[in-house]
Amino acid sequence: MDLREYLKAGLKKSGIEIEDNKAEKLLKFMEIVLRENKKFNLTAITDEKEFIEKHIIDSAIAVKYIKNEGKLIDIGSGAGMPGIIIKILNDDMDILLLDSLNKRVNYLNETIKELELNNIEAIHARAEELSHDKDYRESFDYVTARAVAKLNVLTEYTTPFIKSGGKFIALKGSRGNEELEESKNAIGSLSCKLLDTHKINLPYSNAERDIIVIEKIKPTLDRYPRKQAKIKKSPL
Ligand SMILES: C[S@@+](CC[C@H](N)C(=O)[O-])C[C@H]1O[C@@H](n2cnc3c(N)ncnc32)[C@H](O)[C@@H]1O
Repeated sequence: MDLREYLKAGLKKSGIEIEDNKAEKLLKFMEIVLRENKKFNLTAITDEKEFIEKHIIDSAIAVKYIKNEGKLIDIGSGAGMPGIIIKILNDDMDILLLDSLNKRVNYLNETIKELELNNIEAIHARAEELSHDKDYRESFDYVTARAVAKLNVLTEYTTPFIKSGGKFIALKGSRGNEELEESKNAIGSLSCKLLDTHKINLPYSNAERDIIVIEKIKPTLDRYPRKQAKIKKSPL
C-alpha cells in the first residue's frame, strides 16, 4: 500500500474520511517535519508509517470533537501537532499556534507558508502569560494540547483562552483517565466541567489513547492562570 492509501485507510478506520488533496497535504506536512527535524529537533519518530499513525492520525482524531468553524488555539504546538493537522482537515477554522520556544515558532510560520495554509499563524509566548492579555483571554471556541503537561497543569494553561461554552480537547496517552482523576479540583476551580472522555485505539498498532473533552462553564477567575513556578509547585 502506498503512503497515501495507508494514511487514508488508517483515518477511515478511525472514523475520518478525507479527500486525496487533503491526504497529499498531510503527507507534505510529514515531509517538511522530517526534513527540518535535524535543525529543530521536532520528533523522535522518523519511520514514515509510524509517523502517519502516531503523529498524523493521532492528532487528526481531534477533529471528531470539533466543528469546522470558529477559532482554535493549539498550546505547545511544537512541530505543528495537532494544530496544523486540524487546519488541513478543517479548513474553515481560524487557528493560532502557540509555543514558548521561538525557533519552533519560526519553523511553524515557515511551514504554514510552504503548505499554503490561510487563517493560521504561530506566535511566541508562554500560555500562562498570554492568557492574561485581554486580546486572547476568553476569545477562542476551542483549545487543544498534546504532549505538553499533565492534565491538572494543562487545564490551567489552556482553559482561560476559551469562551464560556468553549471546549478544551486534551489529546492524551493511555493514562489520560488517571490524570483526569487528579484534575477534578483543577477543572472545577477553573470554571469548567468534564464533558466526555473517549478511549481510542490507533488503527495499526492498536495503541491506546484517551481524549478528554472539558467545557468552560463561566469566565475564569482573574487570579488564574497563576505564575508558572506556582502552577508547577502547587498544581490545582
Ligand atoms: C513535547 S512538545 C509537544 C509538541 C506537539 N504538541 C506534539 O504533540 O508533538 C511540547 C511543546 O510545548 C511547548 N511548551 C511547553 N510549555 C509551554 C507553555 N507553558 N506555553 C507554550 N508552549 C509550551 C514546548 O516548547 C514544546 O514545543
